[in-house]
Amino acid sequence: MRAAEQAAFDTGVDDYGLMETAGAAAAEIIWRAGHKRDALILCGPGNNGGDGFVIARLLRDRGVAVRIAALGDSRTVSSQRARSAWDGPVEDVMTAAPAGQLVDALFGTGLTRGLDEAVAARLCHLSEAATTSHAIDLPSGVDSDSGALLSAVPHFDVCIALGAYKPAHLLQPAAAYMGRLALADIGIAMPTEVHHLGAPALCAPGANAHKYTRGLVAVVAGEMVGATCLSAEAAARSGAGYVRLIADVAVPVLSHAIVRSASLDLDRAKAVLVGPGLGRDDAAWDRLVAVAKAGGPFVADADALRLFAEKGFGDLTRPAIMTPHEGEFSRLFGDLRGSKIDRALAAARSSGSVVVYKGADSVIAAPDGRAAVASGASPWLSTAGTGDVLAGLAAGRLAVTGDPFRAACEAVWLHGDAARRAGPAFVADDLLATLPAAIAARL
Ligand SMILES: NC(=O)C1=CN([C@@H]2O[C@H](COP(=O)(O)OP(=O)(O)OC[C@H]3O[C@@H](n4cnc5c(N)ncnc54)[C@H](OP(=O)(O)O)[C@@H]3O)[C@@H](O)[C@H]2O)[C@@H](O)CC1
Ligand SMILES: [K+]
Repeated sequence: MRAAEQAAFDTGVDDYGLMETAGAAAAEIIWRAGHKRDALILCGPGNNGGDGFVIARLLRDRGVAVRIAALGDSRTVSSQRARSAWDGPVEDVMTAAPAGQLVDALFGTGLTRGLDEAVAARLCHLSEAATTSHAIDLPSGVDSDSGALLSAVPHFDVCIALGAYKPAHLLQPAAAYMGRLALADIGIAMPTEVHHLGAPALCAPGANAHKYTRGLVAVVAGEMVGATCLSAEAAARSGAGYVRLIADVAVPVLSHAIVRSASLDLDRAKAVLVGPGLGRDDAAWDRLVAVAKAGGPFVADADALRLFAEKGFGDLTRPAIMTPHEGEFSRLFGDLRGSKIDRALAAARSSGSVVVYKGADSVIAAPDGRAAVASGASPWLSTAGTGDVLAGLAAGRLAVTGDPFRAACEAVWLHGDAARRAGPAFVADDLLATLPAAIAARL
């Protein structure tokens, strides 16, 4: 964001002009949500506070009863200019009475440490006392680059991101404190390869499609056939044309359309899934090595990740996609530095695989530096078996598209949408029933 801002200044945009643009965009969003409901705007010492003064002036011009409470003096040239354009009274944050709308313009991207305890408590009190609360750019107290909370932060109804989403808008724990995100366009182009995961555009099979052109997925079973079944069933509902289950024992409860093979038959497979239910003994490692040595694109999840963490990748073909949760990620890649986005990108670069770093904020990272962040996943996904469904979907979409990053993004989106459709308290098996509707919605 700082680089983009500088690029705009280099083309002649002036600091204060940008603040007026940002303030106007934010005021418009607040106006649409609250109309003439009275507002208290909290203004900090930097440019975030300057935005607050602009917002206050513009809302007052529209007839809103606006009060401003500041935290000390304005310290930047632009914020001083915005403050001098406000001819109303300025109250003290610590003593100002609440209003129907609370607008937090205390700190944005310039926050360097947590708020003083008394100021944070005051912010929480004023926010709770308001009917609606808006954070300008970021809730004051969250670290923009990592999403960490540096001091107590209230829950905001809306966070108005200026110009672009920052990591904190999408990463936990900060993202949980923003009920809704609104992106205010301030005319700055963001040169970034990191995006908020958007809904994919999927294609229906062509008129001449057959099961092999639509993609054959081989799913390798192991000790715990239940997990493998969930993956295979998800792959069968992912849009792929054919699912072959590699299992040397009879497997119960399975769609008749899924064909079982007792040997490791990867013939015509466009993607292989290995890991869910694989086991961790020598036989499991042998199966994993055989898949990697076959050289085709494969998705590694669960036990396959555990085995790779224990034994290393050696000179084996790396998975096209890996889907670790937090524990699996740190076992595989150790303690990496930076935000979850930074860590996922470092892992993708070092492994040469697309990494789906799962969680309430899943990050999908490619070795070439692209990344997508999926936030707002259903908290009901935190139940056994949902990872197996995701892995099956990832393998299925890999067989359909042949593109690991695209496949991983599509899989995470469809998984999240299937969960939304399943509602609360579902079991992983229920996602299988909602997947076709999730796919239909993206055709
Ligand atoms: N980028 C863009 O394109 C645009 C950006 N715009 C806006 O600018 C915002 C960034 O502005 P900014 O850089 O002035 O930082 P900001 O968050 O206001 O605070 C910095 C001040 O706070 C202080 N301080 C820090 N932590 C503190 C603490 N815990 N407790 C107490 N004090 C603390 C720190 O001083 P320090 O004490 O650290 O020396 C400094 O004085 C951005 O979020 C957006 O709203 C728009 O106007 C236009 C387009
Ligand atoms: K703020």
